[in-house]
Amino acid sequence: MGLITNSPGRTRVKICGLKTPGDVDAAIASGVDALGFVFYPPSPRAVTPNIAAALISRLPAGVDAVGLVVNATDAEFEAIRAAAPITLWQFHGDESPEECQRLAAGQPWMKAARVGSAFAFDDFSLQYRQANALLLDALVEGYGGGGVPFDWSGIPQAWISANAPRVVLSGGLNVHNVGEAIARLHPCAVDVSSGVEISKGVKDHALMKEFIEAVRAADASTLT
Ligand SMILES: O=C(O)c1ccccc1NCC(=O)[C@H](O)[C@H](O)COP(=O)(O)O
Repeated sequence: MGLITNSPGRTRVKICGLKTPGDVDAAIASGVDALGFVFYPPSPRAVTPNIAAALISRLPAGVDAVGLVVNATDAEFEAIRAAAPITLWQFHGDESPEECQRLAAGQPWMKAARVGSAFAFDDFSLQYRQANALLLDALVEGYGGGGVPFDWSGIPQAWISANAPRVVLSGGLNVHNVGEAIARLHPCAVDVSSGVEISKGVKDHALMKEFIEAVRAADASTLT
């Protein structure tokens, strides 16, 4: 189905930071819509382009391979693109709209917002209006993957009533809070890393399954 397909009533799920074939296979078996591969070397979840290519070869059609970069150079970005069949780019650093558009070169892309207090949501949306989606994440050290939520109450009501077709909610989600997030915010997709892990980069297969079950349960209760 892919991550950005807007289909009201079915919240898409991205699981990020996978490093092993076993974790990839378990996520696919749980019904994930997208898998994120971190190309940011300081992260304990980082993979090389060649490792990512091998992992992506296990994905069935319809599951997005999300390439996550943080202020990558042109050479770094092109090395990823040459090796790994990424279907959706996630710019998680300080990239300008122009840089994102140029690097994506016609492929779909998301811009991550690192939401601190008084974040200017509408300014961000206008600035990155060419993005296929806006991934709302918490403001944490190390750019992302922090395992902590941001204050959802700052998200403009207009984003929510429009069923937020471009909003991917991220940051500290887990089996205990994702249902509330969907009921309150109706994002087109949710994104999780820490909340389904044993340790950074090591996924808990049962937690991945439970997380997706919690999303499906939330979708079912919002339809009734
Ligand atoms: O996951 C990382 O290690 C990471 C490092 C640097 C930039 C971004 C990173 N992850 C981005 C993601 O899309 C995560 O899924 C997102 O930040 C949510 O993470 P978590 O709060 O752990 O669920």
